[in-house]
Amino acid sequence: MSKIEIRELSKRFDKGKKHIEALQNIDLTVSQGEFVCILGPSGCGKTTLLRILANLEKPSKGKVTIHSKHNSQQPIQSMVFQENGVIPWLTVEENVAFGLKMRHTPEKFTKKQTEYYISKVGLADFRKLYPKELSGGMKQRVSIARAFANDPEILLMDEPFAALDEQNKFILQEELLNIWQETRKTVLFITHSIDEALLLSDRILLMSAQPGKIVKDIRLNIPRPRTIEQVRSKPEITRIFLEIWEHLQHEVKQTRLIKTAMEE
Ligand SMILES: Nc1ncnc2c1ncn2[C@@H]1O[C@H](COP(=O)(O)OP(=O)(O)OP(=O)(O)O)[C@@H](O)[C@H]1O
Repeated sequence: MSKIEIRELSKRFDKGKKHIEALQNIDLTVSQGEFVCILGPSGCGKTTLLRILANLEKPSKGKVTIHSKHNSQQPIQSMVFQENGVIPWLTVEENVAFGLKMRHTPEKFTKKQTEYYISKVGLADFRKLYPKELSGGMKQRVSIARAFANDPEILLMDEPFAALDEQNKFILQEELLNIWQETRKTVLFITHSIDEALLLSDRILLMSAQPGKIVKDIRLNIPRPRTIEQVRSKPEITRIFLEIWEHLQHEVKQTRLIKTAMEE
């Protein structure tokens, strides 16, 4: 069953006489429950694509459909950002409950859902703390707990672990996978890390340099649960790693050429 359908999507930003062709003719179908990672050089339009799916930006051309359940009371999407996704004046539990409260879900349900996801991300003892009292990793845990507690149709994650140290990153990746395996949400996840994409996803979409197009769609048939050791050592995974690495090298060079040409 398809959850997201994108047809001939293009996005152009106009700035006076100049314009930026951020996305060009994106065609994509994502199935219900798929975990999809998007990789591509800086500026290729990854965030723009997510923002269009989150309805924060309008396409210049084309159509985006998110198939939601009939008469669903669920929100369509929740977004997790790289940083600053938590509300500073709310405690951990108030942050996690925020989306549910905005939707006026019954108090009992809000409490149960909030408690459940707070403990899932290991923050049970920190529920009364404010963001300024939390580490970067803890703040990202709050964002993840809030996104899942909100029970959206799809989850949009924009480099959620990019600002974390390696140890924290591994722990949060594992926690995310645990929750995802339980909920089977459809996830679109932007990353710059090939390892992260190989560890998390069912499918990796590679984007070209600007204007952003999807140039490769790699389906991973690697059994789960996966470990970083497997990702780093299995020959079939190393082959995919190299394929992605070569593609990114090429596209990053293209990006540099475009930049130089624009500056001249
Ligand atoms: N609101 C906007 N107005 C004008 N240009 C924009 C706007 N948003 C994005 N852009 C431009 O669109 C292009 C794509 O940006 P986007 O942030 O989607 O790229 P990205 O692939 O997410 O980059 P990165 O990996 O560096 O986060 C960039 O050239 C950017 O400058």
